[in-house]
Amino acid sequence: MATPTGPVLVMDFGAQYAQLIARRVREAQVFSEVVPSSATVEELLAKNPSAIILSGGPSSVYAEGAPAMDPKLVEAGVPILGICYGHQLLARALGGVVEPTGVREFGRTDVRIVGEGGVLHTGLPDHQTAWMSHNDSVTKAPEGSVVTASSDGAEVAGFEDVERRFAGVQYHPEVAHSPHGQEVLRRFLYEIAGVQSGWTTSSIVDDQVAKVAAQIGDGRAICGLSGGVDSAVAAALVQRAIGDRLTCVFVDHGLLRAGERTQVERDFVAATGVNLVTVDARERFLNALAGVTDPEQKRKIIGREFIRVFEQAERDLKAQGDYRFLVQGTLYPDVVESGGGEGTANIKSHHNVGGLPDDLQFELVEPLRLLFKDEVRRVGLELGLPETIVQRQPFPGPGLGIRIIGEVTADRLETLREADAIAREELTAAGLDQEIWQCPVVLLADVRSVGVQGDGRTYGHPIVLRPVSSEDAMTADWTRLPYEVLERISTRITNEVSEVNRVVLDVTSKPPGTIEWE
Ligand SMILES: Nc1ncnc2c1ncn2[C@@H]1O[C@H](COP(=O)(O)OP(=O)(O)OP(=O)(O)O)[C@@H](O)[C@H]1O
Ligand SMILES: O=c1[nH]c(=O)c2[nH+]cn([C@@H]3O[C@H](COP(=O)(O)O)[C@@H](O)[C@H]3O)c2[nH]1
Ligand SMILES: NC(=O)CC[C@H](N)C(=O)O
Ligand SMILES: [Mg+2]
Repeated sequence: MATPTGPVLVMDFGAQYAQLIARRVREAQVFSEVVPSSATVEELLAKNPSAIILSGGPSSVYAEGAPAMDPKLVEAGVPILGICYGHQLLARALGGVVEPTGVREFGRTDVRIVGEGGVLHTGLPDHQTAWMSHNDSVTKAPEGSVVTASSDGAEVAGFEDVERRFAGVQYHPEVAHSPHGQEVLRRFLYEIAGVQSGWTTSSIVDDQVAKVAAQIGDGRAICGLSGGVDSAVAAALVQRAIGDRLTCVFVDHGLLRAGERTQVERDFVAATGVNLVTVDARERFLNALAGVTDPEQKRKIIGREFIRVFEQAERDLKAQGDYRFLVQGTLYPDVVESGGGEGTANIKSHHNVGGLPDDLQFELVEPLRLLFKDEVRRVGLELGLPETIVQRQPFPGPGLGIRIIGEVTADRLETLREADAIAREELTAAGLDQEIWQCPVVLLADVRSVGVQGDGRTYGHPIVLRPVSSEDAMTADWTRLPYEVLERISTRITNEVSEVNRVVLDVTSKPPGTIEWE
């Protein structure tokens, strides 16, 4: 089944969380994609959007060189919702006024309903908490519109022109700190824009299976399979589209955790029945990483070596046919963090996106590229994958290679693998697996500290525990683990892992820290 309506396009004016808006729209069962603010009106209309949402952004709409909106957009007959910067931009395009009022609002803010509150706010509490982050304000609403909400710093915190299907809000309805935000978004989508719902997990599956079948035709594909959630779901989708013309390739790069290879070769194959080839590439990766300490360099090397291994697998499979396509379980956050959105910063080059070599010969098949993890998990369940696979905690493709701070060597990998196995065993025994999104265990190989063990002096390395809670890995908080569990992990690691004499806990949220240390 095709997507029931054109997408809701989120125009990104440099917002921190444009993708969060798209995700909330999808939660309202409408397909949504982020597009750069530089997209022309023609490019936008070519996607046949059922509505456009203008995101927030760091600039001031009246500043020279600030990202602008083509005035033709408001003549195109497409419903528009402006948020924050987008609200200011839309108000201005329709003849309103935006100024710095000197009253700035950051964080939780009291928003008051004005009059009946219009379509977006009718029936909501007279005073509601909403999350604001602005210096500028709309001081005069556009002609023909009604003001629906107001705050101390934003006289026009909401306006609507229902006839022309335009609305704006100064606050951020997409963040969890705006308790009525999702309701306001739904009302814009259904009551002002009149979009049709129907973007559900089963429609994603049907849609993607059809797309993959069309892309691959009667060709063959290799799928990089790690035993993780994303590649499992990608493989299941592609298998549904092309059957046994799919061969999965699991790369043992020596940067895996204890037990991982058996888990993939035995449990995964038993659960899914995929064709699986394992490649032992431990030496190849270790050699390529020798002497390298820079995280970005490590990521690029690992990304390149993965592809070289897939190329070798393709040559080995030649007898069966031509494997021109490479399936990867790439998700939206991998793309965004690799700097894949226009104007978005490169935070780290995920091996499967920013780490790909320039001479890549395969045509990529990435059916999950626009989805977040929780959406992927729902797709996996819809495809009939077992909970044990779908609910697994994420583990990055570069594996322990980006959890050794310093050069990656065989000995250091062994040390980290032992410490990691202990931490995982204790967290599982304490029943904490579902509560934790993932818990990187990091070896500070370039740091030493003095210890005293068995009445003797030691000069060993610290291990960092980084348990985090998250919804989609875009933001995260450190998990408050019980002290008894931390104590058990610390005691066991320092007793059982010879190079380690100290265990420390990372209590940083994301932002400012990322989940992994490199
Ligand atoms: N050891 C591996 N062998 C083959 N392919 C891999 C391996 N590790 C990662 N990949 C490929 O890189 C992609 C991205 O890795 P990533 O870790 O983000 O996803 P995943 O392992 O499938 O899921 P999860 O995020 O749950 O760990 C995978 O979907 C897979 O295609
Ligand atoms: O397959 C991957 N290849 C990579 O290069 C990579 N880098 C980070 N991660 C995982 O992505 C999520 C976000 O991680 P960060 O907060 O460290 O950016 C977390 O789940 C990380 O484990 C990766 N996964
Ligand atoms: N978060 C935003 O979109 C801010 C918009 C604009 N830069 C302001 O300060 O008002
Ligand atoms: Mg993984």
